[in-house]
Amino acid sequence: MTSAISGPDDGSGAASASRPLLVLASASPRRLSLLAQIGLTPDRVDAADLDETPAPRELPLPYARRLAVEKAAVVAARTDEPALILAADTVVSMGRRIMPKAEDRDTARTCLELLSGRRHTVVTAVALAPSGAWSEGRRCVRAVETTVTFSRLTERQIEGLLDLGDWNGKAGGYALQGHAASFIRFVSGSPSAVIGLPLFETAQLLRGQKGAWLT
Ligand SMILES: Cc1cn([C@H]2C[C@H](O)[C@@H](COP(=O)(O)OP(=O)(O)OP(=O)(O)O)O2)c(=O)[nH]c1=O
Repeated sequence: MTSAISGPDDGSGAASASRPLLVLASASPRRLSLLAQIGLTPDRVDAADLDETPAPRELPLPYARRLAVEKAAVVAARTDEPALILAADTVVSMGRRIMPKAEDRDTARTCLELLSGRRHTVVTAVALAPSGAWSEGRRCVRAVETTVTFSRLTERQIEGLLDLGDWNGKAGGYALQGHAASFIRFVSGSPSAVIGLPLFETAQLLRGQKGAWLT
């Protein structure tokens, strides 16, 4: 794959002197399509697959930052070519309480019951890390906080959302880009960050790199 805006010069997928590879360290199809929205297709996708257990008493924002930085670092360490690694992490929280990523229906139900009729916070951190072979790249990270308010959900509405299934693999057990949108009264911050990647901040970080992926 090559970048839709400006990929490696010879079209072979190999890094050129002026354009290191852009590697997305994520298994999330949302992150891939969010990058496509701003005209970027990574040269490679290489998911980091870390243990994402929060440390004891870890707060949502530092937790998201730590995971994004670790995901980028793990993939940077195993990339031999000149490359810039992009990773992100999305955390849904209420106060200090970090909500799980819903991998089963019961977890998603517990999340939706908690979120019903309340305001919560979504933090997404995005991190960039150069591979060892690209000395001009710079490590950086940004965390973006967004407030989301759900209307009050009846038991029937919660079961209806659960039947639709798009909570699977989502932090907090819902997808703003999916069926839950009909119950979301208010979003203050970055909608793209809620879905997995804050596009404005990601673009700013990429523009700050020597690779010139974005103008
Ligand atoms: C709140 C919310 C989360 N999500 C998704 C974004 C992330 O993919 C996921 C949070 O889990 P993450 O651990 O951030 O990401 P991931 O496990 O999907 O992928 P990887 O770690 O390989 O990068 O929840 C939505 O798609 N919509 C939403 O409204």
